Amino acid sequence: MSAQTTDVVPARPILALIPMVFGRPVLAALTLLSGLLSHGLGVAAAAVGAWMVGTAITGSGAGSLSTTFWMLVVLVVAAALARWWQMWVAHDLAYRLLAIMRVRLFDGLERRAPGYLLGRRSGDLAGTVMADVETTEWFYAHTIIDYAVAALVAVISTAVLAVFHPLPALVVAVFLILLATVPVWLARVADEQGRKLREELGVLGAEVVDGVQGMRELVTFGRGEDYARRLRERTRTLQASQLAYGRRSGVEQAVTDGLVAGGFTSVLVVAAVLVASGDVPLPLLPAVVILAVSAFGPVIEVTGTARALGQIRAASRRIFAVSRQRPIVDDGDARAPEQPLTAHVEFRDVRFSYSPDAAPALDGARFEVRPGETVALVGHSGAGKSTCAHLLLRFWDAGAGAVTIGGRDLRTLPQQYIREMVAIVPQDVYLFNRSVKENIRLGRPDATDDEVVEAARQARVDEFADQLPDGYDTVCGERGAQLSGGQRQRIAIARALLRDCPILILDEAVSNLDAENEEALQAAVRAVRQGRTTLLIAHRLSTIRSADRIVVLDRGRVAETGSHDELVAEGGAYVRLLARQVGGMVDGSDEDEITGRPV
Ligand SMILES: Nc1ncnc2c1ncn2[C@@H]1O[C@H](COP(=O)(O)OP(=O)(O)OP(=O)(O)O)[C@@H](O)[C@H]1O
Repeated sequence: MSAQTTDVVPARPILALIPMVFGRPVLAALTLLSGLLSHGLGVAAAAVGAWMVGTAITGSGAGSLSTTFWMLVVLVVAAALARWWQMWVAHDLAYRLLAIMRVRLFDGLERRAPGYLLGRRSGDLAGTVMADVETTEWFYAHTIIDYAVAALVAVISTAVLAVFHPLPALVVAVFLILLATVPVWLARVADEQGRKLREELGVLGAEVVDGVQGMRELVTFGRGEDYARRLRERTRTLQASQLAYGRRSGVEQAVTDGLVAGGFTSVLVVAAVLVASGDVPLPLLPAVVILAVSAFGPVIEVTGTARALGQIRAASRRIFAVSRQRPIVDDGDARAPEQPLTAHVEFRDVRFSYSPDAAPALDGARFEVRPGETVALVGHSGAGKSTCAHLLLRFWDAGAGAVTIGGRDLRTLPQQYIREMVAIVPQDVYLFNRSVKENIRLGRPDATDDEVVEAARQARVDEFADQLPDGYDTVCGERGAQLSGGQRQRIAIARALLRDCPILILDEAVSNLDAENEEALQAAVRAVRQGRTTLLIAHRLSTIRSADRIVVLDRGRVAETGSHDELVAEGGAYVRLLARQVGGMVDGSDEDEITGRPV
């Protein structure tokens, strides 16, 4: 099986956003109620105002004007309060849904990592989790329920208008329908522009993150100006997309304004003609006008947010492209074993490629690591060593053959179970911008301080932690920037010690360390290997020689297996590898030890 994945974006991504609202039924109902109240009270206030004007025109009922005035005051205040309440609950609903969406997205990313993440840019993904999700706030706070309110208020106002006379009601209905269709006319263009705009934003975000992370390299090689030029170009492209979006949005606004003005004028003309012909009594004219305004009001409001639909659609498409991505590895009906498995690892004729059109990274690899044994995996760059580690962690599944632990095919074991069996000390250790102690505790969050300190002592972290400004509470800096490579690896070893898994993958750092760091790291490695089945991706001769057995990988296959002395005696792939690759990493004294001849 390859690592290819498929995007599963719904055909109508905006509609797919709706079900989340049903997860908060009370808040959704309150938003709807507050919207109806706010618009209803507004219409009532306007109707009472219209009645007052009508009464003033005819001069009838002057005695009741003061009561009506106070009624109007109460209605206006109540409408304002209802509006405030509507904004509150609508945003409460929206921000709760946004928070849920972000957590789900992050959970999804975690389940799909690292296979899925390798193919995506972190800045772009961060853009989806933050900015794209934020864009849906328009939808949840200002669109979905507002649409329902606008439709209800428009229908009710038009129906009441029809009671006075059907003609103005018909005019209002025609213009309302035309108004509601404006976003539809330009939907395709809006969609395409929205997609481009969100993508450009994602790319720019990714470029910025890339540049910030690689700032040291940019400065070292004097490429800062190149990077700035690249950003300027990207910004210009984004600006062009924003302008195009703004222009189309402006056209929508102009058409909407035109239709609203046309609608009002037409209603006024029709009402005036009806009053002149005596079909509608003069005192009812203000009420007719007010009802027409009431029907248009909420619709005008939603056409404002409808102009953002292009971006909302594009943002939701990007969100679903992440959240509905099928996991590269699926637990399916995998079950944890009833009895603990022995820590015996086997690669049984494993074939694997990262994508269907890529050459196999493993091409029938066959070897084992017996319980408690340390096997060093060596080979040229690209031979498939890290791929073995990825498959043993079940980041990907073998295409053919099988990787087994205690005789069980990993595909039949839940990923969570495998994570409890296998720990890794990677070459490029990632440290979070938290304290040394917290970074070690990542291995087992419920570990006590004493356990953390004991793991740190065994991994020789104490030797440098004591000299840090705040000891174990010193913050490591982003990616552990304030520590050396060897120190970071020792923290990773402490994590693994704390995790206490029976199987360990140790990916040795390639970089050279000073003698003191090297000695401390080797001591930490010895501590963590103790009693564990260890697969050692080794680069240093001293480490390779410390293994019980050595497996030489060559283009995804096992070329040789044996102890250092056996393989040296054979004089095959291992010796050639040492001569060409490892020899460069060991000091002169080691070179002679290998074969007794110069390498
Ligand atoms: N995520 C990936 N996507 C696609 N191809 C990959 C990926 N990771 C590795 N490969 C390819 O798979 C092959 C084996 O790579 P792998 O990283 O396992 O080699 P390696 O022996 O660990 O090399 P090195 O010592 O340089 O780390 C290489 O051809 C590599 O280009």
